[in-house]
Amino acid sequence: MQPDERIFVAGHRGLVGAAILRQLKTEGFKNLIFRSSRELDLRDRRAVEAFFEQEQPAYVFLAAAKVGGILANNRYPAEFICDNLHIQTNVIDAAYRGGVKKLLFLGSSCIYPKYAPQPIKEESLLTGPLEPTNEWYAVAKIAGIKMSQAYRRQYGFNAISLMPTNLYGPGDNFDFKTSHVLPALIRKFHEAKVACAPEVVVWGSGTPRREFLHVDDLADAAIFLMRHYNEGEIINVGTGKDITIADLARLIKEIVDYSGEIVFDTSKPDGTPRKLLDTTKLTQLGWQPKIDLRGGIASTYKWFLEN
Ligand SMILES: NC(=O)C1=CN([C@@H]2O[C@H](COP(=O)(O)OP(=O)(O)OC[C@H]3O[C@@H](n4cnc5c(N)ncnc54)[C@H](OP(=O)(O)O)[C@@H]3O)[C@@H](O)[C@H]2O)C=CC1
Ligand SMILES: C[C@H]1O[C@H](OP(=O)(O)OP(=O)(O)OC[C@H]2O[C@@H](n3cnc4c(=O)[nH]c(N)nc43)[C@H](O)[C@@H]2O)[C@@H](O)[C@@H](O)C1=O
Repeated sequence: MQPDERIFVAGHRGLVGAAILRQLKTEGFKNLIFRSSRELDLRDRRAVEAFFEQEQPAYVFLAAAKVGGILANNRYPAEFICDNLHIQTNVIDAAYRGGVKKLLFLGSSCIYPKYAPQPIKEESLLTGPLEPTNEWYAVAKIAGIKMSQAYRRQYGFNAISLMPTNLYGPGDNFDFKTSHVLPALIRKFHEAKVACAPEVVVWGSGTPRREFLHVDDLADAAIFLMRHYNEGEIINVGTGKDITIADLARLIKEIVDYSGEIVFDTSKPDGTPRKLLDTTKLTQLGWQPKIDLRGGIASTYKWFLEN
């Protein structure tokens, strides 16, 4: 990628898209193209085709998707599968037909089989039943990976697919109904502290384990792989370390400096028991994450307070 080449960041207002845009600007890329969903609904095939004809980007980071936490996925399966199939199908096809040099697609660690051997290797994909709470989203994501691989095989289109672990950071979604666990707990502990509430409710048993990568590390990995990775096989992006939800809650409680109790609402789903990624492939390519979890949560809490 040359500094003056046209780069389209789809989903630039989201957690991942905003981080990729920030990093591209930091690295001196001048020709950045982006549209909000109001300006360009990526579910609208004709609008997407017209956009690619008009803007002719050379590179595409596809970070636009219908995304949510365990409850949102469980509650709105039709929207999660339909929106994501439309968005990714339209963008991948129009990018190929529009002469895009390279496209980066984002899978997710939650699309691996529920009981995949840990840490999860890339070849585990499609080797077992999915986690029921987000299988709709997972099937859409898997279709995006397969479509990227099919366009490489039939047309020689250079599409690559990353498999990020759970992400967090500035610009995250803090809405209780649709967010992921880490931003939800930052907001819960903060609001409980301000309100002097006696307890904070954490969903599930607290026993599931999750791996958390700061979104600025993910953005750095995405640009690194856009530069250096040109294969169709998926590639895991994670930290190689996970933590129980209970320990995450205790860590956030400490960082927010909340002094009340933590209670577990076991009527809420736990989801996948564990999904730690094997990041050997990415490490061998020469990439390492830089942001530790405690520091990353502290800076995210600071961002939350300022926004
Ligand atoms: N968050 C996480 O923990 C993880 C995320 N990922 C993947 O990263 C990608 C981005 O996720 P994340 O940044 O968290 O998601 P966000 O919800 O933060 O951002 C999603 C973005 O997609 C855009 N978007 C949604 N629908 C449309 C549409 N119909 N047309 C155009 N744009 C649309 C939104 O644009 P607007 O704001 O303008 O409406 C929004 O900016 C996804 O592919 C997700 O699967 C993978 C692993 C973990
Ligand atoms: C990121 C990736 O993975 C996502 O799956 P997930 O990791 O299971 O999502 P989650 O962050 O919502 O939950 C993680 C754990 O945390 C517990 N938990 C406790 N208390 C709260 C809480 O207050 N909110 C939430 N959301 N979870 C909570 C919750 O019960 C669960 O055990 C996919 O949805 C999909 O989006 C995807 O791509």
